[in-house]
Amino acid sequence: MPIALSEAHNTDEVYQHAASSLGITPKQFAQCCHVEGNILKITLPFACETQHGALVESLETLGLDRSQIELRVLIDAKQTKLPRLKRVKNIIAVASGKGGVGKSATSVNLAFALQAQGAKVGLLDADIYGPSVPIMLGNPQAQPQSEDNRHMIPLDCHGVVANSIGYLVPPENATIWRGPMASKALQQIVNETLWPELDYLIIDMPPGTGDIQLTLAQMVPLTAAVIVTTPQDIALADATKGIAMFNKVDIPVLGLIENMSYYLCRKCGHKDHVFASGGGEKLAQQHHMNLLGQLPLDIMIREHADGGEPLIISQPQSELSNLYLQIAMQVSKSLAFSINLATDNSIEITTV
Ligand SMILES: Nc1ncnc2c1ncn2[C@@H]1O[C@H](COP(=O)(O)OP(=O)(O)OP(=O)(O)O)[C@@H](O)[C@H]1O
Repeated sequence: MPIALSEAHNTDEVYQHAASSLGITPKQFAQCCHVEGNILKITLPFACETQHGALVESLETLGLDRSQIELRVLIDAKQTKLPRLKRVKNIIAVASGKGGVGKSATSVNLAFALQAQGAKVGLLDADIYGPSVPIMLGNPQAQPQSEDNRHMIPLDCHGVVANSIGYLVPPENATIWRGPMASKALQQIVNETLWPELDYLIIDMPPGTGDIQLTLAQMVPLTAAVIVTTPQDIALADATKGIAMFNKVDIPVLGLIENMSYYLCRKCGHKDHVFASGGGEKLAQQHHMNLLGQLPLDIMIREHADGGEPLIISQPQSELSNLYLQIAMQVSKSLAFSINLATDNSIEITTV
């Protein structure tokens, strides 16, 4: 027999207990709740399916019955400087100042991890001179179809929809494009893809902080950016340039993901900081932003990425997948709580 919500506990205690299971403040949790009769209705604004069980359990330990808890997730569209893309609530750019730090592998795994956390996700490979998303998704020969010869239907890969310049032109063609031509191609691919309803569109940005990256940041309605870096000084210096670039165009940076943070020997368990240690944390502190997560240098990440078998799909229970799931939740959470709602939250914008 369910107990009365009001009698059993004061709501402060409920909020405090539940908030800690989600890693948010009681005040943030309180904003997600309202009590209707004897039911606690919770609407979470971020993707965290892996935590739903813990949340319900934490409420049950306080004496609430499962039938008294109504839980749903509703990811809002957040404000952008440019009009939003039709059907796409939020666009998150994954960028790195330096090449080769694992930006594409992180983008792909982040996309699948957000999906596993319950979000609808798309992936756009904007790395025009070195598109690696088709390989990492395991469909390099695929081509987006078109029903009207103008718009492209993105490719579906285990539920994540994707488009890339790599599906459209042979790699040797794109490498000789000059800046304006590359920017135009990117603009086309962003605007002429028929994205379905998405909570997040992840953009794998080209490496660096030159003209093409700046143009992209100015012409695509980005909601926020995430910076991928490795911990050594030379990468951090470039990551700083990346942060500065987004600051310049007023795009909020949600935080840093430190990739290749350490190497853990599978045989003896010894941890080696191949590319130095503590760099990501220091940079995050300097810029007052979150360190969203740290990923090891691990052969499984490379094998799954380069072999076109997304880690979270083929090894969902692995420790590495769990790291990506935690990072995805951090990204989704920090977007939910740090950026204002779009004024047109419920309306769809630019026509395609
Ligand atoms: N944490 C990791 N552990 C092991 N290998 C990794 C890790 N992250 C990425 N890699 C591998 O390192 C290589 C470079 O990664 P990736 O292509 O993602 O880098 P990038 O920053 O996008 O590069 P580019 O500058 O060319 O766009 C790939 O072979 C990838 O599978």
